[in-house]
Amino acid sequence: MITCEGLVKIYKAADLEVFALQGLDLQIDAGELMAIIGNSGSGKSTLLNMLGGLDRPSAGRLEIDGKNMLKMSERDLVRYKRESVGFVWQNNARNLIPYLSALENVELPILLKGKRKRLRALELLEAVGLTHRKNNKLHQLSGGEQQRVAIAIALANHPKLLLADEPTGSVDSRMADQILDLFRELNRTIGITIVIVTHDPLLAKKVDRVVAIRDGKISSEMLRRKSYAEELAELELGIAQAEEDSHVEFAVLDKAGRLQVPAAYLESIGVKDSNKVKLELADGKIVLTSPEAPSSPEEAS
Ligand SMILES: Nc1ncnc2c1ncn2[C@@H]1O[C@H](COP(=O)(O)OP(=O)(O)OP(=O)(O)O)[C@@H](O)[C@H]1O
Repeated sequence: MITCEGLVKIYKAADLEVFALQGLDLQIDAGELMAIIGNSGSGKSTLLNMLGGLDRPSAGRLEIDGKNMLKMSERDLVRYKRESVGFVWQNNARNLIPYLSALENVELPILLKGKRKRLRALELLEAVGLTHRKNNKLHQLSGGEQQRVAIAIALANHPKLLLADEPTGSVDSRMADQILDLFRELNRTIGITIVIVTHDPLLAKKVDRVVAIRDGKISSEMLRRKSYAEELAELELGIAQAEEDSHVEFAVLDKAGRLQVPAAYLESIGVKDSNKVKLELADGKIVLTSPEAPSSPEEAS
């Protein structure tokens, strides 16, 4: 569904150039529900903006649903934003109208007319579990309920891709769980591809794939050992699993064979201020050690 290859985004501010994405490679399959995590300034929002067609990459390859996003005309880009992608932001309530009801807010962006518009809005409110609150004015809804209205709106025009930037950033952890459950439900029932950008490691633990981004590049990837659904089923049966065992972490290897090793791993083998590590093949494994470390057992003795 989405292919990013060597994706670069450079922001030019006055005489300064900021490399927000520095040759990012990422593949997202249709129907995936995945999260992108990373520190502030790592390039998460920049990537989401590229995926949403809100901004264009400076270089590299970005293909979404068979469309080349670098070459797309302005007209096609507008159509893409309107028809193929839905957005959920952290403070969605800002974009909703407080004195309109939940139903009226959802009706606003729907491209249909009359009765069909009303029916579609009711269908969307049902999909996000808000039928019972449809006639409440927006300001009478909780933060989590307002976020559900926003999700309904994001789905209004049947997008294939839903992009969520810190969707649980301003709600408490119980609401955050409910919103994530809703994403999972929508992903399962309508098969929509969902990409969530978050700081929240707990939220990231609840999806099957988490990609970590550092300095505008993918640094590592965590894949769930079992699907979240399988894990929930096991929890219900009382076969609880240790949290830290839920994902396997992979370092990302690029086409040139370059690998980013987490700083904590390097520090643990005594590599801190050096730009070299010793690389050896031993028993079918690639072993990284500090440059000062002895190379082999013989040398060590
Ligand atoms: N419009 C812009 N003009 C100039 N620089 C920008 C612009 N947008 C982002 N940047 C810079 O690009 C880098 C990546 O920013 P980005 O917002 O993508 O990070 P982020 O990971 O989403 O951070 P946060 O979690 O704080 O939102 C940062 O150094 C940021 O200052």
